[in-house]
Amino acid sequence: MHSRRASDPARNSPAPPLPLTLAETAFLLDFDGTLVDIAPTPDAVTVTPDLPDTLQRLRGATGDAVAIISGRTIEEIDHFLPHIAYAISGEHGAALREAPDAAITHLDMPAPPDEWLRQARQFGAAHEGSIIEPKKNGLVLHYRKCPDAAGVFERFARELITDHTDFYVQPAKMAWEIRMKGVDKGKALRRIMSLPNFRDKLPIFVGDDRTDLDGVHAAQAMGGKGYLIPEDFATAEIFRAWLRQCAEMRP
Ligand SMILES: O=P(O)(O)OC[C@H]1O[C@H](O[C@H]2O[C@H](CO)[C@@H](O)[C@H](O)[C@H]2O)[C@H](O)[C@@H](O)[C@@H]1O
Repeated sequence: MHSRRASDPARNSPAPPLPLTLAETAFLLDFDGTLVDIAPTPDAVTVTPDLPDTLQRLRGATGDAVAIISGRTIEEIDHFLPHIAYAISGEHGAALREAPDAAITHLDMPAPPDEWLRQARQFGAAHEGSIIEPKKNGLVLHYRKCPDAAGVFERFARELITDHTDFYVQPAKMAWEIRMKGVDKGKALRRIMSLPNFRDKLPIFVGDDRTDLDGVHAAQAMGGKGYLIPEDFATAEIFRAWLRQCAEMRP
Protein backbone atom coordinates (compact mmCIF):
# COMPACT_ATOMS: atom_id res chain seq x y z
CA MET A 1 0.00 0.00 0.00
CA HIS A 2 1.47 3.35 -0.94
CA SER A 3 0.41 6.60 0.65
CA ARG A 4 0.32 10.19 -0.48
CA ARG A 5 1.94 13.12 1.25
CA ALA A 6 0.06 16.36 1.87
CA SER A 7 2.17 18.01 -0.84
CA ASP A 8 1.21 15.41 -3.43
CA PRO A 9 -1.06 17.06 -6.02
CA ALA A 10 -2.90 13.76 -6.42
CA ARG A 11 -4.28 14.33 -2.92
CA ASN A 12 -6.58 16.86 -4.47
CA SER A 13 -7.76 14.53 -7.20
CA PRO A 14 -11.51 13.91 -7.29
CA ALA A 15 -13.13 11.12 -5.34
CA PRO A 16 -14.18 8.02 -7.33
CA PRO A 17 -17.39 8.23 -9.36
CA LEU A 18 -20.69 7.55 -7.64
CA PRO A 19 -22.19 4.12 -8.32
CA LEU A 20 -24.55 4.02 -11.30
CA THR A 21 -27.45 2.60 -9.35
CA LEU A 22 -27.80 1.95 -5.64
CA ALA A 23 -30.31 -0.86 -6.12
CA GLU A 24 -27.51 -3.01 -7.59
CA THR A 25 -24.80 -1.94 -5.16
CA ALA A 26 -23.72 -3.29 -1.78
CA PHE A 27 -21.62 -1.19 0.61
CA LEU A 28 -19.11 -2.99 2.84
CA LEU A 29 -17.24 -0.49 4.95
CA ASP A 30 -14.35 -0.48 7.36
CA PHE A 31 -14.84 1.38 10.66
CA ASP A 32 -11.67 2.95 12.14
CA GLY A 33 -10.00 5.42 9.82
CA THR A 34 -12.92 5.15 7.37
CA LEU A 35 -16.40 5.62 8.89
CA VAL A 36 -14.72 7.40 11.82
CA ASP A 37 -11.45 9.31 12.03
CA ILE A 38 -8.51 7.79 13.87
CA ALA A 39 -8.49 8.96 17.52
CA PRO A 40 -5.85 8.89 20.27
CA THR A 41 -7.45 5.81 21.87
CA PRO A 42 -9.96 3.20 20.61
CA ASP A 43 -12.65 4.55 22.98
CA ALA A 44 -12.22 8.13 21.82
CA VAL A 45 -13.53 7.84 18.26
CA THR A 46 -16.55 9.99 17.45
CA VAL A 47 -19.33 9.35 14.98
CA THR A 48 -20.20 12.46 12.96
CA PRO A 49 -23.84 13.51 13.50
CA ASP A 50 -25.02 12.72 9.96
CA LEU A 51 -23.33 9.31 9.60
CA PRO A 52 -26.19 7.20 11.08
CA ASP A 53 -28.66 8.90 8.74
CA THR A 54 -26.33 8.39 5.75
CA LEU A 55 -26.06 4.66 6.46
CA GLN A 56 -29.81 4.32 7.07
CA ARG A 57 -30.55 6.01 3.74
CA LEU A 58 -28.11 3.68 2.00
CA ARG A 59 -29.83 0.71 3.59
CA GLY A 60 -33.14 1.93 2.22
CA ALA A 61 -31.76 2.55 -1.27
CA THR A 62 -29.80 -0.70 -1.55
CA GLY A 63 -32.39 -3.04 -0.04
CA ASP A 64 -30.40 -3.43 3.20
CA ALA A 65 -27.09 -4.17 1.49
CA VAL A 66 -24.94 -2.22 3.96
CA ALA A 67 -22.33 -3.94 6.13
CA ILE A 68 -19.44 -2.96 8.37
CA ILE A 69 -16.31 -5.12 8.29
CA SER A 70 -14.03 -4.23 11.18
CA GLY A 71 -11.12 -5.48 13.22
CA ARG A 72 -13.11 -4.51 16.29
CA THR A 73 -15.62 -6.72 18.05
CA ILE A 74 -19.23 -6.49 16.88
CA GLU A 75 -20.21 -5.30 20.37
CA GLU A 76 -17.94 -2.28 19.97
CA ILE A 77 -19.40 -1.41 16.58
CA ASP A 78 -22.86 -1.65 18.18
CA HIS A 79 -21.72 0.77 20.86
CA PHE A 80 -20.77 3.43 18.31
CA LEU A 81 -23.38 2.73 15.62
CA PRO A 82 -26.29 0.90 17.27
CA HIS A 83 -28.67 -0.82 14.82
CA ILE A 84 -27.24 1.11 11.87
CA ALA A 85 -25.58 -1.41 9.55
CA TYR A 86 -27.53 -4.44 8.37
CA ALA A 87 -24.70 -6.96 8.73
CA ILE A 88 -21.51 -6.66 10.77
CA SER A 89 -18.33 -8.68 10.58
CA GLY A 90 -16.00 -8.21 13.55
CA GLU A 91 -12.49 -9.26 14.55
CA HIS A 92 -11.32 -9.21 10.91
CA GLY A 93 -13.93 -11.79 9.91
CA ALA A 94 -13.85 -14.14 12.92
CA ALA A 95 -17.30 -12.92 14.05
CA LEU A 96 -20.42 -12.27 12.00
CA ARG A 97 -23.94 -10.99 12.57
CA GLU A 98 -25.85 -11.54 9.36
CA ALA A 99 -28.83 -9.32 10.18
CA PRO A 100 -29.75 -6.83 12.92
CA ASP A 101 -31.78 -9.36 14.93
CA ALA A 102 -29.55 -12.36 14.29
CA ALA A 103 -27.17 -13.85 16.85
CA ILE A 104 -23.45 -13.21 16.60
CA THR A 105 -21.60 -16.28 15.37
CA HIS A 106 -17.91 -16.93 15.79
CA LEU A 107 -15.77 -19.12 13.60
CA ASP A 108 -14.67 -22.19 15.49
CA MET A 109 -11.07 -21.25 16.18
CA PRO A 110 -8.73 -21.62 19.14
CA ALA A 111 -8.70 -18.68 21.55
CA PRO A 112 -5.34 -17.22 22.53
CA PRO A 113 -4.00 -18.65 25.80
CA ASP A 114 -5.18 -16.67 28.89
CA GLU A 115 -1.55 -16.41 29.86
CA TRP A 116 -0.89 -14.11 26.88
CA LEU A 117 -3.33 -11.51 28.15
CA ARG A 118 -1.89 -11.69 31.66
CA GLN A 119 1.64 -11.20 30.34
CA ALA A 120 0.55 -8.45 27.94
CA ARG A 121 -1.18 -6.53 30.75
CA GLN A 122 1.93 -6.84 32.89
CA PHE A 123 4.06 -5.63 29.97
CA GLY A 124 1.62 -2.77 29.24
CA ALA A 125 1.72 -1.61 32.87
CA ALA A 126 5.40 -0.81 32.38
CA HIS A 127 4.65 1.51 29.40
CA GLU A 128 2.61 4.55 30.33
CA GLY A 129 -0.13 5.28 27.83
CA SER A 130 -0.11 1.82 26.28
CA ILE A 131 -3.43 0.02 25.82
CA ILE A 132 -3.86 -3.74 25.80
CA GLU A 133 -7.05 -4.63 23.93
CA PRO A 134 -8.24 -8.23 24.31
CA LYS A 135 -10.33 -9.90 21.61
CA LYS A 136 -11.83 -13.37 21.48
CA ASN A 137 -9.34 -14.46 18.81
CA GLY A 138 -6.35 -12.32 19.62
CA LEU A 139 -5.19 -9.14 21.28
CA VAL A 140 -3.88 -5.70 20.33
CA LEU A 141 -0.91 -3.91 21.86
CA HIS A 142 -1.45 -0.18 21.28
CA TYR A 143 1.57 2.16 21.54
CA ARG A 144 0.05 5.39 20.07
CA LYS A 145 0.70 7.23 23.35
CA CYS A 146 4.19 5.79 23.82
CA PRO A 147 5.45 5.73 20.21
CA ASP A 148 9.11 5.31 21.13
CA ALA A 149 8.24 1.86 22.43
CA ALA A 150 7.05 0.56 19.04
CA GLY A 151 10.07 -1.73 18.61
CA VAL A 152 9.88 -3.08 22.14
CA PHE A 153 6.17 -3.80 21.65
CA GLU A 154 6.85 -5.68 18.44
CA ARG A 155 9.54 -7.80 20.06
CA PHE A 156 7.28 -8.57 23.00
CA ALA A 157 4.43 -9.60 20.69
CA ARG A 158 6.65 -11.84 18.56
CA GLU A 159 8.20 -13.53 21.59
CA LEU A 160 4.78 -14.03 23.17
CA ILE A 161 3.45 -16.07 20.27
CA THR A 162 6.62 -18.12 19.66
CA ASP A 163 5.73 -21.75 18.88
CA HIS A 164 2.02 -20.99 18.44
CA THR A 165 1.56 -21.56 14.74
CA ASP A 166 -2.13 -20.55 14.73
CA PHE A 167 -1.29 -16.89 15.36
CA TYR A 168 0.80 -14.15 13.77
CA VAL A 169 1.75 -10.54 14.53
CA GLN A 170 0.14 -7.95 12.25
CA PRO A 171 1.40 -4.36 12.12
CA ALA A 172 -1.55 -2.00 12.63
CA LYS A 173 -1.94 1.75 13.08
CA MET A 174 0.34 2.54 16.06
CA ALA A 175 -0.30 -0.97 17.34
CA TRP A 176 0.77 -4.58 16.95
CA GLU A 177 -2.04 -7.07 16.73
CA ILE A 178 -1.76 -10.76 17.54
CA ARG A 179 -4.15 -12.33 15.06
CA MET A 180 -5.50 -15.73 14.26
CA LYS A 181 -4.38 -17.16 10.91
CA GLY A 182 -7.05 -18.04 8.36
CA VAL A 183 -9.39 -15.05 8.77
CA ASP A 184 -9.28 -11.84 6.81
CA LYS A 185 -11.58 -9.13 5.51
CA GLY A 186 -11.64 -10.63 2.01
CA LYS A 187 -13.18 -13.83 3.35
CA ALA A 188 -15.55 -11.74 5.48
CA LEU A 189 -16.64 -9.79 2.41
CA ARG A 190 -17.31 -12.98 0.43
CA ARG A 191 -19.36 -14.40 3.32
CA ILE A 192 -21.50 -11.29 3.54
CA MET A 193 -21.90 -11.11 -0.23
CA SER A 194 -23.47 -14.57 -0.13
CA LEU A 195 -26.32 -13.33 2.13
CA PRO A 196 -29.72 -12.77 0.46
CA ASN A 197 -29.70 -8.95 0.63
CA PHE A 198 -26.20 -8.73 -0.82
CA ARG A 199 -26.15 -11.54 -3.36
CA ASP A 200 -26.27 -10.45 -7.03
CA LYS A 201 -25.09 -6.93 -6.18
CA LEU A 202 -21.75 -5.34 -6.90
CA PRO A 203 -19.71 -4.77 -3.75
CA ILE A 204 -18.07 -1.46 -2.90
CA PHE A 205 -15.52 -1.94 -0.13
CA VAL A 206 -13.71 1.01 1.46
CA GLY A 207 -10.91 0.85 4.03
CA ASP A 208 -7.75 2.60 5.12
CA ASP A 209 -5.35 0.04 6.51
CA ARG A 210 -3.25 -2.87 5.28
CA THR A 211 -5.77 -5.25 6.87
CA ASP A 212 -8.29 -3.79 4.42
CA LEU A 213 -6.35 -4.87 1.33
CA ASP A 214 -7.97 -8.31 1.42
CA GLY A 215 -11.37 -6.62 1.33
CA VAL A 216 -10.29 -4.36 -1.53
CA HIS A 217 -9.03 -7.29 -3.59
CA ALA A 218 -12.09 -9.46 -2.87
CA ALA A 219 -14.48 -6.67 -3.95
CA GLN A 220 -12.50 -6.10 -7.14
CA ALA A 221 -12.36 -9.83 -7.90
CA MET A 222 -16.16 -9.93 -7.66
CA GLY A 223 -16.44 -7.20 -10.28
CA GLY A 224 -17.02 -4.45 -7.74
CA LYS A 225 -14.87 -1.63 -6.41
CA GLY A 226 -12.27 -1.68 -3.68
CA TYR A 227 -11.12 1.73 -2.46
CA LEU A 228 -8.49 2.86 -0.01
CA ILE A 229 -7.94 6.01 2.01
CA PRO A 230 -5.78 7.96 1.19
CA GLU A 231 -5.14 6.47 -2.26
CA ASP A 232 -8.69 6.86 -3.56
CA PHE A 233 -10.16 9.28 -1.02
CA ALA A 234 -7.58 11.69 0.40
CA THR A 235 -9.16 11.59 3.87
CA ALA A 236 -11.87 9.74 5.75
CA GLU A 237 -13.84 12.99 5.81
CA ILE A 238 -13.77 13.15 2.00
CA PHE A 239 -14.87 9.52 1.85
CA ARG A 240 -17.80 10.24 4.19
CA ALA A 241 -18.86 13.22 2.07
CA TRP A 242 -18.83 10.91 -0.99
CA LEU A 243 -20.89 8.35 0.94
CA ARG A 244 -23.38 11.09 1.78
CA GLN A 245 -23.62 11.95 -1.92
CA CYS A 246 -24.33 8.28 -2.66
CA ALA A 247 -27.07 8.28 -0.02
CA GLU A 248 -28.66 11.34 -1.60
CA MET A 249 -28.65 9.94 -5.14
CA ARG A 250 -31.99 9.70 -6.87
CA PRO A 251 -33.27 6.12 -7.02
O1 LIG B 1 -10.81 -2.69 10.96
P1 LIG B 1 -10.99 -1.35 11.61
O2 LIG B 1 -12.43 -1.01 11.87
O3 LIG B 1 -10.27 -0.26 10.87
O4 LIG B 1 -10.31 -1.48 13.05
C1 LIG B 1 -8.87 -1.56 13.12
C2 LIG B 1 -8.45 -1.41 14.56
O5 LIG B 1 -8.97 -0.15 15.00
C3 LIG B 1 -8.78 0.23 16.35
O6 LIG B 1 -7.45 0.69 16.54
C4 LIG B 1 -7.10 1.77 15.69
O7 LIG B 1 -8.02 2.88 15.86
C5 LIG B 1 -7.97 3.53 17.17
C6 LIG B 1 -9.05 4.61 17.17
O8 LIG B 1 -8.88 5.52 16.14
C7 LIG B 1 -6.57 4.12 17.37
O9 LIG B 1 -6.50 4.75 18.67
C8 LIG B 1 -5.53 2.99 17.28
O10 LIG B 1 -4.22 3.54 17.36
C9 LIG B 1 -5.66 2.24 15.94
O11 LIG B 1 -4.79 1.12 15.90
C10 LIG B 1 -9.15 -0.89 17.30
O12 LIG B 1 -8.73 -0.58 18.61
C11 LIG B 1 -8.63 -2.27 16.87
O13 LIG B 1 -9.22 -3.29 17.65
C12 LIG B 1 -9.01 -2.52 15.42
O14 LIG B 1 -8.47 -3.79 15.01
